[in-house]
Amino acid sequence: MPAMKIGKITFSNIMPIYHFFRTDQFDEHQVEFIPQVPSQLNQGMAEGTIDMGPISSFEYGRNYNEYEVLSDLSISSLGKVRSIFLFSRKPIEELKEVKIALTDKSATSVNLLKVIMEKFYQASPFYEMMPANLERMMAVADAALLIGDDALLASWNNPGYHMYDLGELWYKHTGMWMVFAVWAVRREVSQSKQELLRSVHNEFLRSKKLGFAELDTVVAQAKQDFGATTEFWKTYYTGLSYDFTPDHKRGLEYYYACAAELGLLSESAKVEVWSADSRQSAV
Ligand SMILES: C=C(O[C@@H]1C=C(C(=O)O)C=C[C@H]1O)C(=O)O
Repeated sequence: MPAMKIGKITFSNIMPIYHFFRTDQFDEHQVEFIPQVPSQLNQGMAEGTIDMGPISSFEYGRNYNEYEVLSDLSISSLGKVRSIFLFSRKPIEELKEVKIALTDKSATSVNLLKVIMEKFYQASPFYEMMPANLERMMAVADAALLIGDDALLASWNNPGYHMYDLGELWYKHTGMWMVFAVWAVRREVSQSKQELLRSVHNEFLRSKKLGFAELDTVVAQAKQDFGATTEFWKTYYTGLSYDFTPDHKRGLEYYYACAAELGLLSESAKVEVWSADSRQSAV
């Protein structure tokens, strides 16, 4: 049987979930990680070159008939996310008929920014998707959106732009969770490789539990790979949520409703959760 191809986000945000994942628990060639940025993972899932793993929650919403969500996994925040920032020359209230450069690595955050600008600031800026490079983006736009490690690095070296955390803005205006990524599986895979999927899902949950029980190990690794302080990584990882509770689902479905209202999604998406115990269960 060909390996289950599992996506892996190439940002430090997923380290607590992957650090203790034991690929050697599986028979040879049963599982394979595909490390890519979110927009490429989204594309791989849609094309069938990736079977399961984290994708942008927006992409799940766009294609929810094809996918199920794995229980108890996400990348979310209730308030500050600390790695998704709009950098701007002007205060956000003054960003009306301006151009905003968007990272080409995201799907959730670029659409979240559109929701925030339209619904909360009554603004309709022009958007241009570009490679994630703050200097080049700001050379052609008044504001720029970055996610993941690009946003972390730019926030540490910010040359003086206003910085807006999109998780914080969403929370300020809705009081809800923002779910940026979900672990999705293509339906044909959840049907044809049920047992393997159950084992992979359980391994993710075990790895997540250990990732937080032994957060110091994960933090030391992040510090070694990316720099910054122990304190920063602790705050970052404990400020993110990797769970998927009914409250997360409510926030996500409200985000889908907003996206549909603005025509960013053709319809508001329903979230169907696959779980190892009960196949499909309500959260
Ligand atoms: C917290 C983050 O969440 C993410 C944001 C995503 C998006 O905008 O599409 C997708 C996956 C996650 O990496 C981040 O990238 O910083």
